[in-house]
Amino acid sequence: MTAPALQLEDVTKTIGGLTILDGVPLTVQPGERRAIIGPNGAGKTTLLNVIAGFLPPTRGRVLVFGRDVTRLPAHRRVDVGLLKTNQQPAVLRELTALENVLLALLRGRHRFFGLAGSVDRDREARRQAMAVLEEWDLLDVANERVQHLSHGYQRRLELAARFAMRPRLLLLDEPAAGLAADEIPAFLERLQRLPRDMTVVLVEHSMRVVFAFADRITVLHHGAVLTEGTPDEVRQDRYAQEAYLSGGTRRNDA
Ligand SMILES: Nc1ncnc2c1ncn2[C@@H]1O[C@H](COP(=O)(O)OP(=O)(O)OP(=O)(O)O)[C@@H](O)[C@H]1O
Repeated sequence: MTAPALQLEDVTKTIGGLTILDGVPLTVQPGERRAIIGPNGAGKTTLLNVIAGFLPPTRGRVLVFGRDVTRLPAHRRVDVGLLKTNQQPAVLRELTALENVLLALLRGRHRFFGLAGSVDRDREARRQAMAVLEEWDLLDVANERVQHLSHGYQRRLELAARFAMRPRLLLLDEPAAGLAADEIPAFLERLQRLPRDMTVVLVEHSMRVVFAFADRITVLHHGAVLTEGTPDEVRQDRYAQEAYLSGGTRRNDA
């Protein structure tokens, strides 16, 4: 049997006596698109940071493709194919869009190293970087410095660069935050085009993105799993409705 892409067992995080995550279980199958939703302060970002290795859990285990990574630091989790995007796009602002993607390619699981000469290697890296930029509709800004790009472009470039690293498990922390309403459909369409051999875990307040993108949804409330199911099941779940979907908490349905 294939191991789940991500498995959390009893993940608990306390900070200064406060329980922020309270025994969270989670199983995400390979290729699945899973959304994690919940009110402000539910613990979603903390959970992603524990999965990515930026925060150690107080208790519990994190397994990625069957491997226990609980004690691995974030940079070592990249080696098992795990990558996370940030709420603020993590791009190098002084570099161009092309240079950002080139760097990502060189850090990712690519095969330039077998190529004979460095000229061939550089040419191949550049060819692949341009292909990634084209795929993400970024060719027109390939040689622009990132600091001159709009937030929407920076967001797309961050995803393109992460994509170029060919993660097997991609964690997206509020990718639609800061996008204008008219940018969301194209952005959603790009997310939907991510290859199915890439498992995606998404934290997002835009219910439009969540319900269109996710195969399954986990609702987090006060650091614990309130409910989990398909988009239809969660939409009809009374507890999810009360805690989040029709409550007075912040949502972004743009
Ligand atoms: N380092 C910390 N020290 C103390 N409390 C923290 C720390 N980090 C997070 N918290 C608290 O833990 C709770 C969960 O925070 P978290 O950012 O994970 O929630 P969230 O669900 O991502 O919220 P949002 O939707 O607003 O981003 C909040 O009450 C927050 O104030």
